[in-house]
Amino acid sequence: MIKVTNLRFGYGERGDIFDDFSVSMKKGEAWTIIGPSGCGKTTLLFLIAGLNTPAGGMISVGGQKIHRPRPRTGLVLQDHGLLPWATIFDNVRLGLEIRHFYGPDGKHSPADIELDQKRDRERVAYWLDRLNISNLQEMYPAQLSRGQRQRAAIARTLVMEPDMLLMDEPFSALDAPIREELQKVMNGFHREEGLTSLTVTHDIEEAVVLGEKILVLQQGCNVRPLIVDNHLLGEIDRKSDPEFVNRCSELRRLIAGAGEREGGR
Ligand SMILES: Nc1ncnc2c1ncn2[C@@H]1O[C@H](COP(=O)(O)OP(=O)(O)OP(=O)(O)O)[C@@H](O)[C@H]1O
Repeated sequence: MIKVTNLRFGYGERGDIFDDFSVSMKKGEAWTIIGPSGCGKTTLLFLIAGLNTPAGGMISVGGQKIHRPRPRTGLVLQDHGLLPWATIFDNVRLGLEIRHFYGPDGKHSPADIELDQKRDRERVAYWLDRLNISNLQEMYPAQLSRGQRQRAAIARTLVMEPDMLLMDEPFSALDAPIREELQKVMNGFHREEGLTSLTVTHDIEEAVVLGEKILVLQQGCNVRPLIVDNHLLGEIDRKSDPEFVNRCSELRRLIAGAGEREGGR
């Protein structure tokens, strides 16, 4: 589904963050990315989203080379990005409205979608219900808690029926119980919808709960990907089991090691 091949990327004179870096993610897999601050997690996510352009190598999604954002990629960021003057219902419907504006041009919207206002309203209602915020649909973002706003942001992305979901620190601003609840919601979507997902997180436990594959990036220049296979995906209620605790310790060691290797290769 996602193929990063011999990627090279850096910001100006600060040196490359990725060089000859390759990684493949299969359709339906849930991945998380962790690593020391500034190692390039968001940069990689934005490259896959088509918001950054590789200096070398190639990124493809579903067999198509990425050189701009693709309409079937869903992106959830930390700061919600809701329109303050629009109700939650209208915020969640926003992307569908934009699709109506452009039509199925294959650029802003998938070329094969059918535009149907009635169906759109049903889909908005469906996702508001799935995220448990139907009762808030006539309210404005400022009237909601952070967790509720983040649910609205997730609903707004899922209503577009993405085939791939990219999330950058989606729950980091939330209190632990709400974060865990939303992690469960995301595990449910992964199980039921077979959604391919890639989540950047600082939170080691979250990386274990949301990723069946965990990509550990390093400070300096990333050349070879360090990937941890993780069968504890979704095991949010086993956080105190020795196996879960050991997996977190292993990841902490890898991140510390990754930090020490500053300078790359
Ligand atoms: N637009 C930009 N222009 C110049 N440098 C940038 C830009 N965006 C990021 N960087 C630099 O690139 C490096 C990687 O940044 P990135 O945001 O990808 O790291 P990160 O691993 O997501 O960090 P954090 O965990 O702190 O969010 C950092 O050194 C950062 O300062």
